Amino acid sequence: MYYTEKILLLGSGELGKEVIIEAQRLGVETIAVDRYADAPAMQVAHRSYVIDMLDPAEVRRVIEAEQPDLIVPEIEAIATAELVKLEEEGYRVIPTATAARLTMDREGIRRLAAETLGLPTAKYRFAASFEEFVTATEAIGFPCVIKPIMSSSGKGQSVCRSAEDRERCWKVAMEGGRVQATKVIVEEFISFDSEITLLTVRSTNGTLFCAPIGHLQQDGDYIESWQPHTMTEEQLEQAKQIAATITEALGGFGLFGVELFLSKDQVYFSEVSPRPHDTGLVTLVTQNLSEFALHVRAILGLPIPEITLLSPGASRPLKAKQAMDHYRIEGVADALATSNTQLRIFRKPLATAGRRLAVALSTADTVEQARELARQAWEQLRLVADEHE
Ligand SMILES: Nc1ncnc2c1ncn2[C@@H]1O[C@H](COP(=O)(O)OP(=O)(O)OP(=O)(O)O)[C@@H](O)[C@H]1O
Ligand SMILES: NCC(=O)N[C@@H]1O[C@H](COP(=O)([O-])[O-])[C@@H](O)[C@H]1O
Ligand SMILES: [Mg+2]
Repeated sequence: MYYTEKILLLGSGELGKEVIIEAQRLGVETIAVDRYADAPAMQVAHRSYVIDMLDPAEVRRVIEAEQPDLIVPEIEAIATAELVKLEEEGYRVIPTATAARLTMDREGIRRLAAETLGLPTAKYRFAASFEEFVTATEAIGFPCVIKPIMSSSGKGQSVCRSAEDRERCWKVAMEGGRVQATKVIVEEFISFDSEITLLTVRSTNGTLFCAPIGHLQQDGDYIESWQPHTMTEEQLEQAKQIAATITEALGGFGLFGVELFLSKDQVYFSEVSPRPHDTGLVTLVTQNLSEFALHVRAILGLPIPEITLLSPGASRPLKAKQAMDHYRIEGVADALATSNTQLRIFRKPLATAGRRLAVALSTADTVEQARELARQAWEQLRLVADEHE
């Protein structure tokens, strides 16, 4: 039955903006919350709040004031322990408060995947001090990948290549997460052939999969994605099996982005977002229902009769190279002169180094052609510091 009237998004970036647009298309009242004003989703929501989302009292205050039917986490860095309490008091958290809590913390989700569910992952250790970190790198060996346990989009992540490199990597992790870091994961470096996101939807229809999305990452953040990604039937079966297992364990309704590494004889689980995934922006142009439309249908308990890939496609994000208080994006008309290409410009108020500010989306008869079109469009875009605003 369809009766939800109000959703509250915790996190209001470019992914949340598309979720809000889809929710509004179904007549839902939308509230956007984030740590800064004029965040992308706030620009389209009915109302918005700026709070410290890591402060449990502030999260509770906004939720009690708004009494939403659904609380929809959009980012990892939220006071998720408070969401667990709110859920116990009767609020509904998407997909579940426990899923939000486990996935905000690399330790929670990795232990669930590897130790409880027995899924194949890179070897790993956790370290809460430099001394523990030294021991962990000795156990895992070099090269290894270091990440703060609470971070996303590659923040605070580095590859440690030798014992001499350890101090640098420790410093990057301590300073670079979304939250002051206290602990890191040290992971075996997997020399994978390719990596994918398998978007997996838990809905009233059961569990459904989108066609696999291939992507390239630089400094832990995505720089290109495409759909479908070519893989063997066996790899796809293994990928679906892993995705079904982890999403079943997390439970609830919604779309999940299951990140997997593919090598010749193994599919590795890497991590999972219990929400739309950045690499899945490509579905805005490739599918009958985008990942955002699918998330909204699933969380509202609405049916999803089928997910159809309408065309191969690709996405290429525009990322800032340096911080700029005021900026503008030039070359939009030239980019849009590319055939079968669209842009999404997020209108984030500030640029910081590495921040994603827009994305080019293209379709074509083949993935290769779509990647080429997205690249052409993206090459036309220029970020310019704007002194006069
Ligand atoms: N153990 C590993 N071996 C090899 N490469 C890795 C490993 N862990 C991470 N990477 C690379 O770094 C990328 C980002 O890692 P991860 O997804 O863990 O970071 P993240 O900060 O959560 O990023 P996002 O929030 O964008 O998903 C991966 O997609 C992969 O390309
Ligand atoms: N990999 C996760 C991801 O892409 N999340 C997206 O980025 C936003 C934060 O961006 P910001 O750091 O530029 O504010 C989040 O709000 C979400 O939309
Ligand atoms: Mg990731």
